[in-house]
Amino acid sequence: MRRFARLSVFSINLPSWLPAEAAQSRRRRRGRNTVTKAASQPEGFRLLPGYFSRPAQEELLENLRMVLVDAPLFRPVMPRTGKPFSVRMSNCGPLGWVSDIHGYRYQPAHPATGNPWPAMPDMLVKLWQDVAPDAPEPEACLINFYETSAKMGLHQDRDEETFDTPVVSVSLGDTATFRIGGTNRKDPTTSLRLSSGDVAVLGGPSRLAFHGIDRILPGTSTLLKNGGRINLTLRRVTKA
Ligand SMILES: O=C(O)CCC(=O)C(=O)O
Ligand SMILES: [Fe+2]
Repeated sequence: MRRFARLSVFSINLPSWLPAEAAQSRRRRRGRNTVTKAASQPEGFRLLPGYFSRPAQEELLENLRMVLVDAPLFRPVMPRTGKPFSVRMSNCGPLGWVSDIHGYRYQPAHPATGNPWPAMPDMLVKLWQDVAPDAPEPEACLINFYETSAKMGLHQDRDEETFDTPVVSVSLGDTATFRIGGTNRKDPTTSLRLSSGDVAVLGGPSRLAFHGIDRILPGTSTLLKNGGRINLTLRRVTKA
């Protein structure tokens, strides 16, 4: 009995004697994702856990508060249907991503105020230079704010003119369950957690991988006073 109990604990790590297919159907029956990260993350995807220390996260947040004074969060709507997003957004840098009834696009001004987007904080430019040293400078930083009920459906980032440079993503606040698959919507996906201070890089083949946010885990960070999550995505938009 004791032996059996032990075995069932270790079996989560897919024992080598279990054929791969049997292991997969066990995983399905268990209803949880026990695929190891290394085995199933797409090529070119990098997770840098805890890239920003807590003091650095606080400094970045302070920078973002100033950005949001000039460029307040707005709630975009889906093209055609006009259905509101569950996240609110803003941008900094020369270009900002927007979505409205006419479509998705990058533009140099805030859709409500008409003002140019505020400059990208130096900390973000430095991050880009650190993780994408060969890339031309970033042009857009999309700021997504997730209340705890917000999510983001599976999508590709493909509104840019170039996919040669990575998308660099920063998570702040509550942990999120991030799903990432391949370049076809139907490719298998894997799920991982993005915590406050983590940086994820979608480069190489993973630049066009489908990805999304399934869920925010409330109460997992004390960074944002009222909870929720901020995600920043830095991108090159035009060809250098
Ligand atoms: O919130 C995230 O981690 C992902 C955001 C995202 O995929 C996007 O803004 O395109
Ligand atoms: Fe995305």
